[in-house]
Parts: sequence; structure tokens; C-alpha cells
Amino acid sequence: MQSHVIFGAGLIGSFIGSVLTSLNIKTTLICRPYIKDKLIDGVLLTDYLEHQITVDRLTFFDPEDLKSSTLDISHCDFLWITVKCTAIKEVSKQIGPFIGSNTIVLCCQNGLGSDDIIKQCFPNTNVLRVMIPFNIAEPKPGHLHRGSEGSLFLETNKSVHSKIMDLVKKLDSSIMPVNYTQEMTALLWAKLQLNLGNSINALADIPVKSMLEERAYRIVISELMTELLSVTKALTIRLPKLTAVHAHYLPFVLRLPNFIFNRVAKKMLAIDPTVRTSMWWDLSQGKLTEIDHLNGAIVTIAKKLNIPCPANHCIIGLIKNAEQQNSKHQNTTISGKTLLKLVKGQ
Ligand SMILES: NC(=O)C1=CN([C@@H]2O[C@H](COP(=O)(O)OP(=O)(O)OC[C@H]3O[C@@H](n4cnc5c(N)ncnc54)[C@H](OP(=O)(O)O)[C@@H]3O)[C@@H](O)[C@H]2O)C=CC1
Ligand SMILES: CC(C)(CO)C(=O)C(=O)O
Repeated sequence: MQSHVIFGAGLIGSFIGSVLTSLNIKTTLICRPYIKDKLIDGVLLTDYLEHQITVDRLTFFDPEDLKSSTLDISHCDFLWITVKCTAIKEVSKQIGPFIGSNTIVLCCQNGLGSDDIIKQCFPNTNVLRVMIPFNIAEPKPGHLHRGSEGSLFLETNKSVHSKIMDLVKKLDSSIMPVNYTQEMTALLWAKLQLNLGNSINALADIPVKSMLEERAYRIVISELMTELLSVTKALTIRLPKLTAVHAHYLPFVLRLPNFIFNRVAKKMLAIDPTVRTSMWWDLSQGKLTEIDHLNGAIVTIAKKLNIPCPANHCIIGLIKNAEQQNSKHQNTTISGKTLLKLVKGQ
């Protein structure tokens, strides 16, 4: 029987792990004890289309137990790594016991480069990337909610294609639509473009919907996206369409005055008014953010191509400052107008 291990089950990992378990696929969630406590009595999975399933019993494993040398751990068929980018280095030192010659590692992070760290440590293993378009929130302990649309995409290549096709067939369901692609780099850049709203949402400290309703915040996001698009153009990456508006028109649409934007971008604004991005959650919980793997990845690549990215530079600085202020419990909220002035260097 095929076995799956979810390493670092938080919001995304617990959701995926619960879906796998509901499909009678042998799945172990490696998670912190506080996550196990929340899910031990079973999980309710819901989504914005009102699908709902319950999973009575999940299988857990405490990462601390990996330190015990007496433990007999078997290799798994699929190892899903669902920690944040900030934890990848540490996790790369822990996953060895689960990886056998046929194990496929699936990296589920936003941004760019988390898979490179795993590939460096396991050069002979198939390490594939996963793109997660939807938002998972936890309305209450034991309840995970998929708040937005889109299929989870698994990367495929010639050597693993039949295994990935088989997995897609097994997993694709109404509670979690799943698909596959050979063009994961382009797909991750397209997702990264959308994730440029994350830092602004964290600095604005308001829900995504309210942020999008304020033009000054939208113009800042548009500046960040314009820089990303010059990088993808230089790399000749063709971005797939992830939203109603094509990637290349998004910066223009975001800049529109409110009265036109509200009409043109109806679909963009039709989101749950409570949704906030994962970077907001990180800052609000006093954690380090994934900024280096999001805006930071763009700036690093742009530098090699001699493409200036002043807006992304500025936002990285503000987020790093917020991470520090956060540790001193100081407020780091920035209004749209102030943020726009800072990004414009005024
Ligand atoms: N949440 C969302 O809606 C979306 C998230 N994503 C992306 O998916 C990835 C995962 O995000 P998300 O699920 O939200 O993150 P979470 O923080 O909810 O989950 C990650 C979990 O991994 C745990 N963890 C970290 N290090 C270890 C370790 N060494 N051993 C065991 N557990 C560990 C964390 O515990 P602790 O915090 O205590 O260290 C946490 O519980 C990110 O890259 C994110 O950007 C993409 C799309 C949407
Ligand atoms: C789903 C989305 C785009 C917004 O919630 C996200 O990826 C995140 O919050 O990091």
C-alpha cells in the first residue's frame, strides 16, 4: 500500500493530510504536539463552495521522536514538505529517515527556491514542486477551511510521470481539486506575482478585501508586480493565467481609480472579507516571514540581470523592520498613503 508522510503539518499540511486520509491513503502527519492536540479528535474540512467532509482519525508522529535512535522508521512513497520556507533548512536535516530510493519529495512552499535546498541535500532523489493557489484557514481548532478557488498543481517530469498521474487521479476531488504540470517554474512565478500582496497585507494589517479597496495599497502592489514582470520578461517566462485578469494586465488594473476598479475587478473583490495572507499571520504570531523567498527571490534574480527593483527592495526593508519591531511588541501598521510615499522614495 502506498504511504505518504506530511512533514510539518500546519494549515496546508493538515488539510492535505486530512484529504489523503479521507481517501483511505496511508498517511502520517509529522507535526508539533499543539497541532496534534487540535486534530486528535478528528477534522472537519470545508470550502467556500460548501463542500464538507469529516475525517475521524489521523495518524501523528512527533518530530522530537526523530531524535530517538531506537525508532524504526520506514521509507515512504511520497514525502510532502509543508513547513514554511523559513524552516526548510532545519527540515532538510530531519527528513533523511523517510527517504528511500523510490521516494518522491513534494515541496509545497510559496515563492522560489525551497526545493533547491532539499535537492542539494538529496541529489539522487526526485524532488518536485507543488503550487497551492488556495487559502486555508482554521475557523476553530479541528476545522480547516479552503477559502478560495484553484487546483493544487503537482510538478511532473518524464521519470515520474505515471506515478504523478496516478496520484492526481487518486487525489483530485471536490474538497481539493488537483492537477499536474511540466511548467512549474512559470506557474510558481505566476503565483509569486499574486503573493506580492502578502507583504502589503502584513504591513496594512487589514483583511485582503479592505486592502484591495484602498487605491494607495493597490498602486504599491502594482509597482511590485511591474518589477516582477520585467524579470520574467528578461527570463522569457510566459506566465500562465491564474486570475480573471491576465498577469500582464494586473498592474494596470490595480492602479485604476476606485470607482472603475470596483466594477472591473468584481471577481478580485469577491473574497471572504476576513481573509488575510500568510505573511500577516506570521507577523501577527511574532514569527519570521517568508519575505526572502518571495520579494527577496525576485530582487536576487533581478540583480543578476541588472534589473532595478526599488519597490521590492523598499518593502523587504519594511518587513524586516516589522519582524524586529514585532519582537519588541511594537505596532508596525503603515497606511496606504505613507507606504506609497516610502516606495516612491518621497
Ligand atoms: N496557509 C495558506 O493558506 C497558504 C500557504 N501557502 C504556503 O504553504 C507553506 C506552508 O504554509 P502553512 O501551512 O500556512 O504554514 P504553517 O505555519 O501553518 O505550518 C507549518 C507547520 O510546520 C511546523 N514546523 C516547522 N518546522 C518544523 C519541524 N522542523 N518539524 C516539524 N514541524 C515543523 C510549524 O510549527 P512551528 O510554527 O511551531 O514551527 C507549523 O506548524 C508556506 O510556504 C506558505 O506560504 C500557500 C498557499 C496558501
Ligand atoms: C492563498 C494566498 C494567495 C493568499 O491567502 C497565499 O498564498 C498566502 O496567503 O500566502
